[in-house]
Amino acid sequence: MSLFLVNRYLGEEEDGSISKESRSQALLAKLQQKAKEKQQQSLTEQRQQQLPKEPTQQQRVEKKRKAHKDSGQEFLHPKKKKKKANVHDLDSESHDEPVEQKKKKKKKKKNEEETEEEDVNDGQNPAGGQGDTEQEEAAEAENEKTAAPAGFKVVGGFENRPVQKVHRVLPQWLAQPDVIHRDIKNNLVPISDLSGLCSALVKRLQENGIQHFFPVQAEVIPAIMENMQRGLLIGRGGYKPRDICVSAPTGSGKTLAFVIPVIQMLMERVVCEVRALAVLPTKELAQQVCKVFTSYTEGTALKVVMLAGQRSFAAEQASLAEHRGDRRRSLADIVVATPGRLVDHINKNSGLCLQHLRFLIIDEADRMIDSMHQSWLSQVVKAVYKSGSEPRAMSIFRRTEPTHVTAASLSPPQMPLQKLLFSATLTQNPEKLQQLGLHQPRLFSSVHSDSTHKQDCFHFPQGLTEYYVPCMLSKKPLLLLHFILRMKLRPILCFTNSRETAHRLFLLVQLFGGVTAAEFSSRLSPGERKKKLKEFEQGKIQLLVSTDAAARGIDINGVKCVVNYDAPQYVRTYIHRIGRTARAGKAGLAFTFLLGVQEKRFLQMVVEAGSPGIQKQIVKPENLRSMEARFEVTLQELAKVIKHETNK
Ligand SMILES: Nc1ncnc2c1ncn2[C@@H]1O[C@H](COP(=O)(O)OP(=O)(O)OP(=O)(O)O)[C@@H](O)[C@H]1O
Repeated sequence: MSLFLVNRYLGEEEDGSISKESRSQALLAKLQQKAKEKQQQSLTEQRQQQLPKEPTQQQRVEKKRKAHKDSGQEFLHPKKKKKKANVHDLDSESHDEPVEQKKKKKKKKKNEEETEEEDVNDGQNPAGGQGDTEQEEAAEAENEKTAAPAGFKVVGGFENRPVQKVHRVLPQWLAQPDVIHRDIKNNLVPISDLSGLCSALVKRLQENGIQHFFPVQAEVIPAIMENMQRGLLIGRGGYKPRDICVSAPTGSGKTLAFVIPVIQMLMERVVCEVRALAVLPTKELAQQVCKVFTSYTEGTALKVVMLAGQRSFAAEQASLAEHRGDRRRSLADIVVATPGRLVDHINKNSGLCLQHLRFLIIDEADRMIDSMHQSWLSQVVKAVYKSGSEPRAMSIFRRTEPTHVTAASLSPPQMPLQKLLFSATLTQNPEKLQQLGLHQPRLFSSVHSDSTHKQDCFHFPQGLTEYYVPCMLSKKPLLLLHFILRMKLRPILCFTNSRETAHRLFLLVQLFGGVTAAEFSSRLSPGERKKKLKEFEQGKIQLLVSTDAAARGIDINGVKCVVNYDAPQYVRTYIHRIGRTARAGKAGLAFTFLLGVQEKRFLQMVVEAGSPGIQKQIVKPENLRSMEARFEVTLQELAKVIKHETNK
């Protein structure tokens, strides 16, 4: 039983005597009739709108006469109509019968019309009738042109017009960056030219073999240090310092561009507190950056701590702070972390205090933005503005999250938090950058992008030469062997799209013999991966088959050649992979194996990304022939090894 009675509309002539079924049928018929009437009405209205102003009677007669006189016109017109009818036949098959009838009627009417016209000549025909027929015809013709499939009514009458492409308009700071020279070799700046660096740091640079700064360093180091004249608390002119974004090619020296100024600015600190935090996407990268920080803080009071899960949580916790009674003492000035481990330490109150944080460095920033769903940044910001245990009035360095600017809010000295972003493929998507909550950002970029510049256009290292090698899937391993054994291109860093492919390829090359190979992927423990990278750098390994685990940021000295065994799917992956060679202004080669179906899309992607030119490298089948017999045997051996591994 229903709770509410819902009254339905059953038509005006509701009659209790009629059965429910027949009533609904009658109602349906009525509605259909109404719909038909409405359709006809709107059709007539549409025709009237489409027709030009009704000509006068005299004009109509004149027009007809002209048509008669015009030789051939009389014969052409029906033909044209017939042609039209033929074309339309396809559609009209689905039209209802009335259409055909209508046409016949029309023809008849036309004949009548022609005879009538003779009469009209006398000027005795009243306005209306025949003019309407003409109008109808014109409307019909027009309708035929834009006819929709049978049974559908064209609404709106829109025409197909080419739509103008909407150009992106970037905010000023993205559209007009401070430009960094891409050519490293010709734009070196002697380290003595940069004022503000203490002698200890200069000495350290020299000891590490650095006599000149690379262009990115020469631009970015002074920009970060320009806030140091008045200490850590206030920036230029007494304002909060601007956040800095750097987009420069792979291997252009971005790491030192933040390591040097941060160390220089913290050098004079009195109390040890965490004042710089560098966040990197992987353990390997965190380790690499930590190593650079440690190297340049040697001989100073500054302490660097890494939170990347290389050590146990307790060990990391112990390295952050020590407690004497109820007093806590920080043991870290600079923390280098991966986002996951960092959030762990914040949430578990492990002793990581970020209330004095002055620099937040986000390396591989575009990748870090993509991992923002982990909300690591909001957790860091929350930890930075967390009020301490000291009573508010006691602490002059208390921090509150910036809100409206009032006299009261400006009075206490606040430690500003400055964000420093670095990437070779920094996104220009303002929506993505928005997530970082940047304060009056300043961009340093090697790509000058005017406001209408294409998205995802990057600069490639200058010493890099790119090739693509058209090949068949079954010949890829042979090609790689040809590169190492015949062309003597080694050491090679070879990328695959999955760890399974990396593993099989490594096994295959090892079974084939003649080359020392290793794999690098998540199949290996962090310790093993570290060892492999070291051996590769030392030249003990000639071929390192890797997944994208080694694609970003990893700085391996002396990689002559990168091979994309599997073509990368995204342009950013391509840029980072090939950027493992041609670093620090050196030369390097990058080869990408392409199957026929991949060629077009890949080449288009690379050109759109701003590649200076990728060349075709053909390896003739006869060059591989001598290795084929051995290769077949190796494949059989590989099958056995893999079967054995699977069974294990
Ligand atoms: N001024 C310099 N003089 C000589 N070598 C330098 C200088 N600056 C950096 N390098 C060297 O250049 C190499 C690349 O530097 P770095 O790793 O900082 O590049 P990057 O721009 O961060 O690259 P990626 O985008 O791939 O991470 C390193 O081996 C580094 O030691």
